[in-house]
Order: sequence, then structure tokens, then C-alpha cells
Amino acid sequence: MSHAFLLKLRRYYKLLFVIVFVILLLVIRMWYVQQQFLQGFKNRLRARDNMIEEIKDYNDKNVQNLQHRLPKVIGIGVKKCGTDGVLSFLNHHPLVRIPDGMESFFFTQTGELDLGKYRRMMPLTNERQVAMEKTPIYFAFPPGNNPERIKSSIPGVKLILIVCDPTPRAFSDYVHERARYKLFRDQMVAKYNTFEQFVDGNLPILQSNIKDWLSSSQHHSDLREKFLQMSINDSKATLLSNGIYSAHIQQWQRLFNETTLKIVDGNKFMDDPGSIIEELQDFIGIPKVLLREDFVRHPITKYFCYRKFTEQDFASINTEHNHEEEFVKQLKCLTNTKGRTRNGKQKAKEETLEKLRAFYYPFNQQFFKDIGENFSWSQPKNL
Ligand SMILES: Nc1ncnc2c1ncn2[C@@H]1O[C@H](COP(=O)(O)OS(=O)(=O)O)[C@@H](OP(=O)(O)O)[C@H]1O
Repeated sequence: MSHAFLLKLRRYYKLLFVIVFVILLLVIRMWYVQQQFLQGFKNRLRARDNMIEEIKDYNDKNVQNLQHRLPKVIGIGVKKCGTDGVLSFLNHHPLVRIPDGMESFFFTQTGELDLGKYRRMMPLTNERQVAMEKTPIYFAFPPGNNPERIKSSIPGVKLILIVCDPTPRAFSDYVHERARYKLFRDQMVAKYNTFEQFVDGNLPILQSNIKDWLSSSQHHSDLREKFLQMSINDSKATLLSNGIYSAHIQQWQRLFNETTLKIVDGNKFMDDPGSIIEELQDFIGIPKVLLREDFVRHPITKYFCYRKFTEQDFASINTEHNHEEEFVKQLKCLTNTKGRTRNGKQKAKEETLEKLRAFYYPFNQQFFKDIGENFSWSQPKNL
């Protein structure tokens, strides 16, 4: 071997040594960052557990202060956008109480309101706890002065509005109504056997009415009164008109601002309920004890369910335990009347969905302008 070759080899060894050393440093650094992250996360879990203990302790010590109180938070809609999910998930919080059946329909009645009756409909709460109900039709339903009536009845109330892509919402509403109400089903079956027939029969009427109404209006919200009248005369029309959020939003925004009205994207809630639930705890003003990690997909239905994440879960964090029976048993999911359409089990025809996308598009755009935020909902192909 020549001397020059040996020199070259030595230089390469040096280089190799430097490379190995740098890689080692990087691995150690990554391990350190990961440990820091895990420690931070463990601290977060411990802080959460301490908060839960403190709240439970307070609840136990204040049993004698339990009373029926007016709700501090009301879910005002929108139907079929995840209203049950929001309340059911928040109900895992020890400071949240919801009435049986969740929906009171209290503000849908006409005439004088009996707040004592409303109070009695609410679950028992102590001073710190938050009674919460939802009635999804409030957002767009007669008697039409719901914002005023709610505000004057409970001046400090906070509202949660969950809205979603109106096209799949309309299909979900149709499937839901057909499954639930015999009267509606009979009415529907008599004339429209399928969603496609329903849309073909009703969309042109709605489109032509809106065209007339809009010709003399300044803003989509001017349509609200017309929709209210229309829904009294023809309740099935609401299946399509309920997705026109721009007709109603301004009425609520006049009386409620971002500290009292939280607008949630229902499509985001479907995909990542945990981060929405974290935001909602801040909005309501309760300690954040429900964490993003507590929401996991059911291995079969693929819908998110609640399961409190614990320190023991770190041990199995990388193992595939989704199909373990034990894991599934721990999941607290929504009732099986939820999740009929969004996982694709029942589908509407693409052509019909496209008609709806085109119909809703301008209303969605106006709604986004009104709330100052864009949601990524489906758009018509030919814009
Ligand atoms: N985690 C989870 N599990 C199951 N279902 C979920 C969930 N998150 C959102 N959703 C969707 O919520 C839809 C029902 O919405 P609502 O609860 O507002 O319906 S209702 O107005 O109270 O009838 C329901 O619509 P359908 O799929 O058409 O049944 C669901 O898709």
C-alpha cells in the first residue's frame, strides 16, 4: 500500500468519525427534546388531575347549595351539525351539567315565558357549575325573536353556534327526519321517495322564492322573516332553508359578540373534536380538564368518542391497541342515532349534491363575510 493511499484513508476515517459524532449528537438532542415533551405532557396531565380533584372536592362540599338554575350556556344550533356531540362531550366536565334529553325548546313557545318553569327543567347545580342546554332549531326557527328573548331572559348567557357544510347537512336532516317522524315520513313517502326526488321537488321552489325576495332586499338577513313564514306554512322546506346561515346570523350578532357567541365549524368538530372542546372550555370560562388527547376514534364506526387519557397510556402509546375489546369498552361515544350519514354509510347522488353546493355557495360566502372567517366547506365544481 502506498503512503499516499494510507494518508487518504486516515483523512476519510477522520471525516467518518466527525459524521458519526454529529449523528450521535443529533440523536441525543432528539431524545432529549422528546423527553422534555413527554415530561411537559405528563405535567399537563397531572395538573389536569389536580384540577379535577379540586372541583370534585368543591362539588362534594357544596351539595347543600344545589339548586335549579337558569342555563349559563345555550347551544342554539344548527341541527345536524354536531350539537349533541358538543354537549355530550362537554358533559364529561365536572363543572358542566346538562338536562336529560338536552333539548328544552323553551324559547320556541309563543306568549309569555315562565322562567320558573325553565329553571326547573335544568339539572341541579352548585354556584360554580354551569347548566347547559341546546335546542338546535333556535338559530333559524319561529317565533323569530329568539335572540331578544334569550338575551332579556338571561342577560349574561353565552351561546354556542355550531354550523357545518350545508350540503351534507341537508342530506343528514332528510335521513334523520325520515327515520324519526312518522308524520313527516308519510308526507315524504307520498311524494318524494328519495333525497334526490325531494331536492328536485323543493329546491326550484325555494330558489325562485329567494330570487323574488332578494330582488327587493339589501342583505341575505332580510330573508329571515320570509323563511320564518315559509317554515310555518311548509315545515319540510326548512330541510333546505336551514342551511342558509346568512339569513340568520346578523340577528344574533346584533346582541351577542365574540365573548358571548362562539361560532364553531362543525366539519372541524367532526375531524378534531378535542381542540374544539378545549376552545369551548376557555369560552365558557371553566378550567380546561378535557384535553385534545381524550378524544379518540372508535375503531369500527370511525367517529370520535371520549376516553380520558392517563399516564399509563404512555406505555402503550406506540402499540396498536385499537382493536382490543377492553379499549373499545372504555370509549364513551354518542348514541347510535348519531353518525348515520357522515361516515358514508348512506350516500346521496353526486349530481344532487352538486346542485346543492351551487345553491348554497353565495350564502356561505356571505356568512363567512359576516363572521369574518372562512371554513373549508365543499364548493361547486364550476365556480
Ligand atoms: N363524534 C361523533 N359521533 C357521532 N356523530 C357525530 C360525531 N361528531 C359529529 N357527529 C355528527 O353529528 C350529526 C348529528 O348532529 P346533531 O347532534 O346536531 O343532530 S340533531 O340536530 O341533534 O339531531 C351526525 O350526523 P349523521 O351522520 O347524519 O347522523 C354525525 O355525523
